[in-house]
Amino acid sequence: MTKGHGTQNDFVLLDDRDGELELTPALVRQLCDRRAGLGADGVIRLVATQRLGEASAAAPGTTWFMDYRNADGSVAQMCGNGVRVFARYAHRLGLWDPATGPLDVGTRAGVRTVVTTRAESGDGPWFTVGMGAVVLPAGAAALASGGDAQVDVAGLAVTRPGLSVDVGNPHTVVVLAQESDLDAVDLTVPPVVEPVPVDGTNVELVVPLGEMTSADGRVTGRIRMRVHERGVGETRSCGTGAVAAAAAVRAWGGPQAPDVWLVDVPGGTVRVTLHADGRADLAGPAVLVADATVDLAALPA
Ligand SMILES: N[C@@H](CCC[C@H](N)C(=O)O)C(=O)O
Repeated sequence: MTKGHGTQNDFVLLDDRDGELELTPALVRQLCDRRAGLGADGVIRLVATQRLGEASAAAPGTTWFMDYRNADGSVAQMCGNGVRVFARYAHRLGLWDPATGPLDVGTRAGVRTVVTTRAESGDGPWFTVGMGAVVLPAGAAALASGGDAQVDVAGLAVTRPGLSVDVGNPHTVVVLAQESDLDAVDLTVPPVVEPVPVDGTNVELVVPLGEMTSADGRVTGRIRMRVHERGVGETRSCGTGAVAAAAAVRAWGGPQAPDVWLVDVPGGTVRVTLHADGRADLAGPAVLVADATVDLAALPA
């Protein structure tokens, strides 16, 4: 296995290019166990798309597929930080050369295209992922009232409105007025979302920090975010969550709001670009920190 992370959203990466590994929910939980296993927010299995069964239909034309599992063993459609780390891993394995062009990664949410890009900070090479369509609830009513859901978050005195955002996987974004509110939140307790999303949801808590204008006149927004991930708990970053948060804050901001957003998370900063056609790009670092061999017999029961 290889251990990697994207803004400290960390993963166990497995090279199963021939599709021989039986990655059961129990094995995922054992690998992700931070005390008796390796420790991670999720497992990323690199597998040849043609070796997959029905999942390969979501990723036509791709050679490699990111099979993503949450730490609790559940399957997730997409992981924005994970795709960047997957690309760096594919490079390390000699399966992708960025000099020859983009990498098309198969995921359960469709094809995600990765290129290397300008870094915003000094945390190694950055990658941009084409994240596909970002889907907000139809109609202005949900936006005017702050959202289409109610979210009860431990540490906050009152229930807050939340906005459902689909980035290939489900998110509910809650905006808070002040950073002290964000600091007060207790995400060891899962937020309660009403109506209850049938497939669960990731919950992002965000505070808009303002906008800045660069010398060439480009405006960039900045937000701070904490996240409670479906199937994991609080993590130090979530790429699809950052995209959902930027899309929600821009929708609340109206037509004058910027298209480019820096999203500060506990594990670093990622950059989200929202396009006029409803698609988004996510840029950020991807780091590989260790290669190891796992003694399966020694993993927790
Ligand atoms: N951390 C990931 C998202 C991983 C999946 C998520 N927990 C879900 O169940 O949808 C990201 O960077 O996007």
